[in-house]
Formats: sequence, C-alpha cells, structure tokens
Amino acid sequence: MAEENVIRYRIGYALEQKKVQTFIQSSLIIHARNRGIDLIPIDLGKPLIDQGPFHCIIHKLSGPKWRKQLQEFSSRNPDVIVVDPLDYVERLHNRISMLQVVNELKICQKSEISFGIPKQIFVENPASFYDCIETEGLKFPVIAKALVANGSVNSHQMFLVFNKEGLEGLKPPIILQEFVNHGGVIFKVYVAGEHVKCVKRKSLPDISEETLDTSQNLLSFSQISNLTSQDQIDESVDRLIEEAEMPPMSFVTEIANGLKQVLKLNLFNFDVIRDSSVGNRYLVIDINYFPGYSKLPSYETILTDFFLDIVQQKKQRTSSGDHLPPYKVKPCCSDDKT
Ligand SMILES: O=P(O)(O)O[C@@H]1[C@@H](OP(=O)(O)O)[C@H](OP(=O)(O)O)[C@H](O)[C@H](OP(=O)(O)O)[C@H]1OP(=O)(O)O
Ligand SMILES: Nc1ncnc2c1ncn2[C@@H]1O[C@H](COP(=O)(O)OP(=O)(O)O)[C@@H](O)[C@H]1O
Ligand SMILES: [Mg+2]
Ligand SMILES: [Mg+2]
Repeated sequence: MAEENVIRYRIGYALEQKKVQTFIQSSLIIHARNRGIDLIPIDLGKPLIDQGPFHCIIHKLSGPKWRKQLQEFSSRNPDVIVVDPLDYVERLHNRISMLQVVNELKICQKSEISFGIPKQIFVENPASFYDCIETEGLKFPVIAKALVANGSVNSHQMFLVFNKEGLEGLKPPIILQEFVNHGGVIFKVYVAGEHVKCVKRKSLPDISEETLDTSQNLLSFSQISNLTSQDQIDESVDRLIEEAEMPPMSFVTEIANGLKQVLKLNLFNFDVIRDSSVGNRYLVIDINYFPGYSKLPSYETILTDFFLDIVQQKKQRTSSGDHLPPYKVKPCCSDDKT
C-alpha cells in the first residue's frame, strides 16, 4: 500500500474500569481510528504528567489527587484541552447546585411551552422536616434524594414519601423534591458539544390520589415496581414509551445549548419529564456528567464528530504556534486495541 500522510489526533481517556468497559467499545475505537482519532488509555497507576502526548484528555474522575494531576499536567501542557474542567464538573455533584443552573438559563419562555425544575428543599435535620415542607409548600408525594450525586450507590438511592409519617423513615441531610406525575416516561437528552440527542426511557409510574391514600408511607425506589405485577408493568411500560410524544427538538436543543453555556461543560445528559397536569410544561430533574453514551444509537459517530470538533477548534486556536502538532503517520497502521 502506498504510504499516505494522514493527520492523526490523540485523545487520552481517564475513566474507571467499569466506564471503560461500557464506553470504550471496539466499535468506537475502530470508528474513531478510521477518522483519524486514536483513543489512548491513561494509566491511573502512573503520574499523568509522564503520559502522552495528547491533543485532548477526556475524563470522569474527581477528588483532590486527580485534580492535582490535571493541574500539573495542564500547567506543563497548556495547549492540551481537558474535557471538561473539574471545577465545572463538580457543580453536578450536588443536586441543588445542579438544578439551580436551570433557573439561570436565559431562554425566553414561550407561552405554549415552558420549563423549570420541581419544587425542592434541602433538609439538614429531622426536626425541621415538616416545617420545611410547610414553608416551601411542598405537596405529597415527595421524592427523597441524596444531596451528593457523585456516582456512588448512595447517591442513586431514593425514596418515595407518601405522607408525613413517611418522613420519619428518612435520614437527613437529604433533598425532598415534589414528585410530579409525568406519564411514566422520561426524556433523556444527551449532549456532546454541539451534538444533541433525545431518547425516551422508562420512568416511575404516575401516583394517583387513591394510591396516595392507600399506599405505605415510604417506598424505596427499587421497590416501586411492586405496586403492580412485573408482567403488567413490562407490557404497559413498553406501550407508554412507544406512545409518548417527544418534546419538540427545537426546544430540547435550546435547553441543551443553554445548559452547555451556563455549565461550561461539553459532555453531559439531562433528564426531563413532562408535567401531566399542565401538558406542555417540562421539568429538568437530573443532570449527569459523562453519562452512558453507548446506549445511544450511533454513539460512535456522535462522539467521534465531537472529538474532531474539539481537536480541530484547538488547531485553529493555536495556529500561531502549536505545541503539539497533529501527528503524520501511515493510515490504519496501529493495532492498538487500547
Ligand atoms: O452506566 P450507564 O450507561 O447506565 O450510565 C449512567 C447514566 O445513565 P444514563 O446514560 O443517564 O441512562 C446515569 O444517569 P442517571 O443518573 O441514571 O440519570 C449516570 O450518569 C451514571 O453515572 P453516575 O453513576 O451518576 O456517575 C452513568 O453511569 P457510569 O457509566 O458513568 O458509571
Ligand atoms: N421530581 C420527580 N418526579 C417524578 N419522578 C422523578 C422525580 N425525580 C426523579 N424521578 C424519577 O426517579 C428517577 C431517578 O431520579 P434522578 O433524579 O434522575 O436520579 P439519578 O441521578 O439516580 O438518575 C428518574 O429517572 C425518574 O424516573
Ligand atoms: Mg437520572
Ligand atoms: Mg443522575
């Protein structure tokens, strides 16, 4: 084969093993490689500063040690883009600051469609539970969520609280958020830089007045499917998802771009529900850093397009003196499965 010069870019990834398995699939490695992107694993057992060279680093790690590694690396390699800076990622590790961002969006709300977040309060001690609910005017049922959203098992553990008695089973500090009936379907909007995709997923079923009257006081999330038999749930949920109408894509994209600007992040998704009692009112309930992109159809294309956007923008920015020029190598010569 004739030797041909092709510009190649090196993207280093720093991810926990579980995330490597789901995200760095061979289909992504191959697709990216064919388009000039080499995905290079960062060895978490070695100093970052000794690794590279990279044009860009992507990561889903946090903590003081990783922060220090990134700082040292960036000060020595100022042209390497870190997607995304830890300071901005950390805003998503707290379920209050995470959703405050939605209220900061500067999007003109149109009369036929609106968005916001569910009413929520942070309760620090058990004595103030009921006072807080009264003061803020939260209605039962409420959903109790951990303040921290750092990917730990605890941070995903939630409770449905049907009444005042249910509050006694909770351990503050905790967030109480109004449960909003939304037809059992959630919209997940995935953002990778300029690229935005919205998909429908199964959610918690609506809670009727009767259920509220007759249910137990407190239900941990994993038990929600016990409300009806599993078979009934599976069938009706599939139908619900199929029949649910997607929010207008122009609206979804506007929110996605607004969030991207305020959060200063490239890789995230957000969960949206449509308030059944209002109709065209959408509520953002969760924002996740570096979510499970591999669940999206054609995630390989979306992510590779994003990587190219990043490295090509970088090339423009540093055209007066690139510290790390694109490598010129033979095409498809690497057998590295990363
Ligand atoms: O593992 P997956 O593919 O289900 O992805 C999880 C996400 O699922 P989603 O893409 O929104 O359906 C998941 O989203 P949710 O919080 O479940 O809405 C989180 O982003 C999760 O990361 P973490 O545990 O919060 O650090 C993500 O987990 P990690 O893959 O980052 O561990
Ligand atoms: N305010 C709410 N009203 C109705 N359902 C909710 C609400 N908040 C969360 N849920 C349901 O609980 C699920 C998990 O909550 P979420 O805040 O997204 O936490 P996680 O970070 O663990 O995904 C959502 O996908 C949705 O099904
Ligand atoms: Mg969620
Ligand atoms: Mg989440």
